[in-house]
Amino acid sequence: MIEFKHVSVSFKQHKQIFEAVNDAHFKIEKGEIFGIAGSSGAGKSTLLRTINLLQTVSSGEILVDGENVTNYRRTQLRILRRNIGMVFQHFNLARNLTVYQNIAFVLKAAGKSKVETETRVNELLDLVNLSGKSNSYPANLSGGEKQRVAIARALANDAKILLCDEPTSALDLETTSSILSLLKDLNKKFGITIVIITHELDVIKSICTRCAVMNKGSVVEIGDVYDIFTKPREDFTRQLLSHTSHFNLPEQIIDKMQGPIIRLTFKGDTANNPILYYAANTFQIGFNILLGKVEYINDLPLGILYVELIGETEPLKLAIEFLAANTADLEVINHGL
Ligand SMILES: Nc1ncnc2c1ncn2[C@@H]1O[C@H](COP(=O)(O)OP(=O)(O)OP(=O)(O)O)[C@@H](O)[C@H]1O
Repeated sequence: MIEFKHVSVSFKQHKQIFEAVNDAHFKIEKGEIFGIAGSSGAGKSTLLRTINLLQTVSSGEILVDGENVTNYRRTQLRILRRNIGMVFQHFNLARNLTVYQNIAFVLKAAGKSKVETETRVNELLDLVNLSGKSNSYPANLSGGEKQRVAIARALANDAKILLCDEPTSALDLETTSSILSLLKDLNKKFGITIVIITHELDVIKSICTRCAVMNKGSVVEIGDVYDIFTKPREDFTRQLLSHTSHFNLPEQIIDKMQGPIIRLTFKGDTANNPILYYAANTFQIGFNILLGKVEYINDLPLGILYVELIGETEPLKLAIEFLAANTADLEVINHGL
């Protein structure tokens, strides 16, 4: 378990003190995949780097498995960092070393014998599906392969925690998905705790169980990914989700429609009920679906539909009331009543 206890980090910028992380106070449970989202400069990297003390804290404490590591030095720090692997957006592989040597390097540094090193490197290459690339140099690998090497290296000394700093931001969609499946598999197989910071909310949606949202150094919201994506509590989270979801109706479509336009959100068990059909039948109205999707977050459905309603004013009002009561959320985009 990782625990932030009132953690703040300040930097001196142009003779002024700037607080990059402000009073972070929460826990990441053992074995979970935890995401940290937020806009650029929110303090995500700084907070992540406090876990393995790449970043010292200005105040507060970091506890790993119940032990206060905040003031660790030398030997203790070396052991801590062996247990906490880290991967980065740009992989950080040594260019002059082969895949094998990149991984063997950290094992040798931890005092492993030649035989132990060889066995472990081969085991790791197998794990990340790169057995045939042992003698390749990073320059001859694809982005996804480089990140696989970086993940193998991060786990070489049986790390129990893996910190991922924008691990897929330099990768295309297909490679992103294969790296995320690998991380999910590693979490499942070995119970590794994974902390992942990203500005790509799809990454959080596809592999994290819980997440924190940061804005200007503060953790503004924290909870289950499904809850945060379906019912954000904070305005900042709502804005972040709508700016990055790219799922809005174009203005010119809204202007063109005659009847009221509503945005319906369906979630959980009710997402599969034909509510719109019931409303149309009961209140004798028509509907015109303008935009819609159903996605699955942690295997739970989240549906969003933009619909134009067609009919007389009174039945439309009743239908809107009915839909509001029977869906997770209803927003009237354009009244038209
Ligand atoms: N070593 C440093 N010295 C001074 N300021 C720093 C230092 N490291 C980070 N900062 C500042 O702290 C703030 C938070 O930076 P951080 O990299 O943690 O944000 P982030 O949320 O990870 O953003 P991004 O997604 O753009 O990387 C930024 O304003 C940054 O300029």
